[in-house]
Amino acid sequence: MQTVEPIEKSALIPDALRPLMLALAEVGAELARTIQRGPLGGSLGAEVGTNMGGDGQKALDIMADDAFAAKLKHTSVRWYASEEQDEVIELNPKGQYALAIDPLDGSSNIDVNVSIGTIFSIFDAKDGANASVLRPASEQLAGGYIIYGPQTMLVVTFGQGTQQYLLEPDNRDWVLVNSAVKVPETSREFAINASNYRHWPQPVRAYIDDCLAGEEGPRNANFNMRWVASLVAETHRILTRGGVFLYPGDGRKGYEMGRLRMVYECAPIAFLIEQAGGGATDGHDPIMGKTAPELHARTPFVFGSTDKVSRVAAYFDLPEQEVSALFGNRGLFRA
Ligand SMILES: O=P(O)(O)OC[C@H]1O[C@](O)(COP(=O)(O)O)[C@@H](O)[C@@H]1O
Ligand SMILES: [Mg+2]
Ligand SMILES: [Mg+2]
Repeated sequence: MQTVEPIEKSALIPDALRPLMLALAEVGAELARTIQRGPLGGSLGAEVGTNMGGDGQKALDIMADDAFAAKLKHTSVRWYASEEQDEVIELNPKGQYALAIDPLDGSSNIDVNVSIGTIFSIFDAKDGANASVLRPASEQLAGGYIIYGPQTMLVVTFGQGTQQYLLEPDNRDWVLVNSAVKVPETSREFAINASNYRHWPQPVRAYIDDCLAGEEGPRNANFNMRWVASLVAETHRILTRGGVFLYPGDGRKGYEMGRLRMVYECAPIAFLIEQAGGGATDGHDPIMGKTAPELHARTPFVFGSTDKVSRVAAYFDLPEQEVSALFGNRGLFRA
């Protein structure tokens, strides 16, 4: 559905959250301009340190974190839980919301001019910093992302469907362009970092093997593969043309629970994907029913068209020896 309405007037944003959403959108628009100016491989993409999650930090990771924290201090955000901060910090002691954020997602793509983004999640604030964000993903008030790509877009849910706003390049206004995004069911595309094949658990290998076998395999169909290495870009593609994304736990040290973080990556993406009619699990259980044990905790993540996400879960539900047997006889999945 194509409508054009300025974000300030959008009836789809709850009034109580509007100032906070406008603040996020304003910082997003400023960041989009900073990114467009570059230099991407120079001062923006330079390595500057390591965060709590053990990831290298680029200059733009820190700039984005500083920009969001500085702006949100003047809003109703009490607790600010960022990928780039060791702990949840208090911004406005009188604020009634908690905001979890991945200020810059897809850092490895900064220098190569590939889409990157910001992911955010909003809860109502509790008295405790951690208690405000370490809670079931289903308690989120909002989940969304801003993508800095050929177009800058804001995609968000408040629990009543998923909406898309475009940053108009001429007048720099955010306008509503899709009030009810729906994940298409028909795509034959999967996204996974295939360089980790040898480390994957057997159900993931079996699932991908069956996709790769194409028309000659148990799926009787050819599949295409994409891996951008920016979660926001993979999400945007899946919202646009369907498919499935997998970042499973694997055998590498530190990757037992995959790579993606529950609080500020998986929970908000799961929320907006479900609100767009898709599915999101940790392989078997819905992400929306899960609670992170600590701020930077990781979780395996599978999301996309519901039939594909359910199919992955079916591979995980089989006893290990039966998944292994499938390598010899895939008849079970011919249906
Ligand atoms: O390099 P890998 O292992 O394929 O991981 C790619 C994933 O890592 C991420 O870049 C992690 O996010 P950050 O850039 O915010 O750390 C995701 O956007 C992406 O899906
Ligand atoms: Mg990220
Ligand atoms: Mg990040």
